Amino acid sequence: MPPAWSAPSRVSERRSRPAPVLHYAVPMKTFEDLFAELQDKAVNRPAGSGTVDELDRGVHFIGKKLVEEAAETWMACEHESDAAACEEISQLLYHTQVMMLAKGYTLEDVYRYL
Ligand SMILES: N=c1c2ncn([C@@H]3O[C@H](COP(=O)(O)OP(=O)(O)OP(=O)(O)O)[C@@H](O)[C@H]3O)c2ncn1[C@@H]1O[C@H](COP(=O)(O)O)[C@@H](O)[C@H]1O
Repeated sequence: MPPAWSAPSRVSERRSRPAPVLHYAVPMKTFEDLFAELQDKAVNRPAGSGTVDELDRGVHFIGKKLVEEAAETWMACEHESDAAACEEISQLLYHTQVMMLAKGYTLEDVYRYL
C-alpha cells in the first residue's frame, strides 16, 4: 500500500495532491493570536516567561535560536514525521515572532512584503 502522503517532487503534483492529514487534540492558536500574546508578554513581563527571557538576551541570542530552529525544521522535514516537522515549524514561527518583537516590528511591517 502506498504511503498516506509523501512530498511531491514537481509543482504540478504539489497543486493536485492533498496536504498531510494531521490530528489535533488541543485548541489551535493562530499566528496573529500568538503575536498578540507575545506583544503582551513583552509589555507586562510576567515572571517565568521564556519570551521575556529571550527578549532580554537580545537579537544575537534570538538569531541563534532562529537558525537552530530553521535547521531542526529542515532535518525534521527531510527525515522525520509530518507531526515532528510541523512542531519544528511552529517553533521556527515562534522564534521569528520573538525576533520581530526584539526589533520592534509589527505584523504589518512584515506582511507588506508577502
Ligand atoms: N510557541 C512557543 C514556543 N515554541 C518554541 N518555544 C521555545 O523554544 C524552545 C524550542 O525547543 P527545542 O526543544 O527545540 O529547544 P531546546 O534546544 O531543547 O530548548 P532550549 O534548551 O534551547 O530552551 C522551547 O524550549 C521554548 O523555549 C516556545 N516558547 C513559547 N511558545 C509560546 O509562546 C507563548 C508565551 O510563552 P512564554 O513567554 O514562555 O510564557 C506561549 O503561548 C507558548 O506556548
